[in-house]
Amino acid sequence: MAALIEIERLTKRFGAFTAVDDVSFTVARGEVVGFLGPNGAGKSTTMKMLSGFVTPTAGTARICGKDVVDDPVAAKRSLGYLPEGAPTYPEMTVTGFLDFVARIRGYRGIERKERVEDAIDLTQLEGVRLQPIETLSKGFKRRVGLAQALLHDPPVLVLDEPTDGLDPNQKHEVRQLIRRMAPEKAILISTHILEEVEAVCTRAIIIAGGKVLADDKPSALTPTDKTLEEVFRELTVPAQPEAA
Ligand SMILES: Nc1ncnc2c1ncn2[C@@H]1O[C@H](COP(=O)(O)OP(=O)(O)OP(=O)(O)O)[C@@H](O)[C@H]1O
Repeated sequence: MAALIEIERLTKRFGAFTAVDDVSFTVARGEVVGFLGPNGAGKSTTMKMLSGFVTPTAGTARICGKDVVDDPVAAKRSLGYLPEGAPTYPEMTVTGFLDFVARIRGYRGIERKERVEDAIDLTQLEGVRLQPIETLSKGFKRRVGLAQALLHDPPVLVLDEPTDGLDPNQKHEVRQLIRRMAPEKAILISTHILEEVEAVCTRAIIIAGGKVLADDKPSALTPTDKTLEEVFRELTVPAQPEAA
């Protein structure tokens, strides 16, 4: 099956510093790929390149076959992106913001209304729909971000720490939602929560220092005598120099 996300030798340098170093992987429809790595590993930078917010220094990224640099509008049409942090436009209400996003996505009339309502429904924002975004708790802001990513029902989702700031019940809901959507989409999620990988991901990519260190099914990454946390630490904690 053709991959919906194709990353080939993607590299990002900030001055002399290489944040993402020759990264290649693909994500096919039906896959939920967990993107794991310590702080500063290069996860968000890779996701920002996929979503067109950061220009690659070298290499290519394609969404549904469309190059994110050469054909950004077409690539973005097929992509829902949840950036790290909270949505912008803090003074807008939840409904106002989602309606604005729907308008930018080109929806008009009844379809625009339906898209907004579906997104509110999927992310359970009904109770706060008329509240300005800046007055929401961190978890609700996260869900507004998720709602704008899902609004146009894109085949590809790139979600930067989708459950960050959510309480255990909300985490559960978002994981259920990801699982429900998974068969129809290619989904890349970054997370620091290793049990999340075991709960929702069909594959895990471990990255550190901008380089991919492992890429496999969670079960294949964890031999029977080791947890994913132990494997993660072995791969990403630099070896300590031996005491003299
Ligand atoms: N605009 C920038 N200019 C300079 N350095 C940057 C810039 N953006 C990111 N970096 C650096 O690139 C590296 C990778 O950052 P990135 O945000 O991709 O990591 P991450 O894996 O998402 O980390 P975290 O888990 O903490 O979110 C970090 O060292 C970061 O400081």
